[in-house]
Amino acid sequence: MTAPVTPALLYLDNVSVSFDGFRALNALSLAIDHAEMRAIIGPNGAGKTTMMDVITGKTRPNEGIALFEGSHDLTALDEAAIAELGIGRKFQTPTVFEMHSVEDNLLLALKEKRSPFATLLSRRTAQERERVDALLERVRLTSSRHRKAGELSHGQKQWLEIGMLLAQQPKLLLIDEPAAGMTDQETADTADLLRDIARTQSVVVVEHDMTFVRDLGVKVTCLHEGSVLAEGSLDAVSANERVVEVYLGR
Ligand SMILES: Nc1ncnc2c1ncn2[C@@H]1O[C@H](COP(=O)(O)OP(=O)(O)OP(=O)(O)O)[C@@H](O)[C@H]1O
Repeated sequence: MTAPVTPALLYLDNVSVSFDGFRALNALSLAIDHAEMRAIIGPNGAGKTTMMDVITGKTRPNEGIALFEGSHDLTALDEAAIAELGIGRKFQTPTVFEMHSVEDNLLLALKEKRSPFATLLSRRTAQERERVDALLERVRLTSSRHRKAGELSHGQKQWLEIGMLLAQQPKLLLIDEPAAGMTDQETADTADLLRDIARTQSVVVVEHDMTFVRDLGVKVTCLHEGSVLAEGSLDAVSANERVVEVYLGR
């Protein structure tokens, strides 16, 4: 492999994506460290979703380098292979199994190669029970473990889905607008949860809610027209005239 060596967990360099001549990503470069959480902000159409699509193999870039762990060329792998490498994605709308209990949802998501049918019918191993207990604790749903997922609040469903993602033990989590539709308390709790996750795993979170981004207290990247417009602390990025012009000041 001729790829440059990088210590970053995720390394994007000069990535461009065109749709019928329109550049959704335009020479985008970005690096995420191990156990780093990064907030991605930017106006509608800035390329945030397209960037996530490139990282997960849903969209192939026309140009550029996308490396995971310094050696895996994400542009040459399909979505399943990228998920297997340890990149997990959570979309904005939660997709939990509403008719199943909270703990069964987590059990179904565990990485062990068992069919969902076998998982629900067969005895759980002690190890699986332990893992589900730990996940419930982590996503603050221990007291709701026997409730049907469909009965949870919107915020709790988001946490359950984050728990299902964690069950896959990803090295990098991509999370799209987790705070959308949440109460203020749920928003603050979600920031707490993501900070906790980022102690061991890397997290890239796309978000428009600036209160939430402030709560995260991490480095912020502002995208605009498919490239990085500004990067740094939220205070520094918020003070950037171009960021105010194209995004915050609207
Ligand atoms: N499959 C596609 N075909 C054509 N154009 C596309 C396609 N996907 C995205 N685009 C365009 O690329 C640009 C970037 O879109 P993208 O969804 O990545 O932005 P975004 O930053 O995620 O925006 P939002 O905050 O609204 O979700 C937009 O102008 C969009 O219309």
